[in-house]
Amino acid sequence: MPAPENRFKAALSRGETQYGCWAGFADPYPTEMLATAGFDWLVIDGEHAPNDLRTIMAQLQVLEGHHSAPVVRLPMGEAWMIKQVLDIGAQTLLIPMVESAEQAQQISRAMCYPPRGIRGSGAALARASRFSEIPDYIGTANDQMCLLVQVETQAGIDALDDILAVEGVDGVFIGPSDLAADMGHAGDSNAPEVRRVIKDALSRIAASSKAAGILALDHDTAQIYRDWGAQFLAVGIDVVLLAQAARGLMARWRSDD
Ligand SMILES: O=C(O)C(=O)C[C@H](O)[C@@H](O)CO
Repeated sequence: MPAPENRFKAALSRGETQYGCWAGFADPYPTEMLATAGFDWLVIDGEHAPNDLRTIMAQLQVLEGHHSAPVVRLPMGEAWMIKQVLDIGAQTLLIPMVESAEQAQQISRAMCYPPRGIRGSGAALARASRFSEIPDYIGTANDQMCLLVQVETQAGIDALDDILAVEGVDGVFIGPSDLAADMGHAGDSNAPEVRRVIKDALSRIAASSKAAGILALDHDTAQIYRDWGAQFLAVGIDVVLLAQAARGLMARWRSDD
């Protein structure tokens, strides 16, 4: 028996648009609820949400059997962090702040067993191999790994063509907030200069053999990003959805007082 098929990676390679949502509560209960909405992918965010290895694992567990594919975002692309989340069963990783082809290569190598990479061979006791129930796990896991790198600084944009040439990179996600901040427009990813860079980056990625990704919290911007080439498109953040709905509800009742 081989490693489980990574359906998200397969959908990207078929060119299918994948709609996603951020799961930022760092808890399996709301993440399981989000999956019932039918999103194609959900980001289990270890960069800006208070997740640890066990909360990430619990969310991977509740997503099993759902259509929504888990995408685990790590705080950074360190080999030891990558090894740990792959061993608990993550297959798709989103890695922030990638600024060079060398960095992308190192991350890709950390996700693969030798000779392709440097991933440590401890799967016998790991959830990823279903605790050794998958005898061919080590021989087949590399092909199911999906690496999405985040390009979100001017340095990353400058290195984009080199990053796109790296084998093992499946997709490049443009981080609009960080990119805007790095370009001197903190908090304003709609600044014309930032939009120009995002448009150019998304179309260059879409024209390559890799998938282009991005996040937009309003419908119009998400549609524009999709027109510019975004294939894996995050269209919401669960924490923001709840906060907006709760505040709107209360404001409505206050205004009726
Ligand atoms: O720069 C960005 O935009 C991102 O990387 C996505 C954010 O981190 C996301 O958490 C929402 O702010």
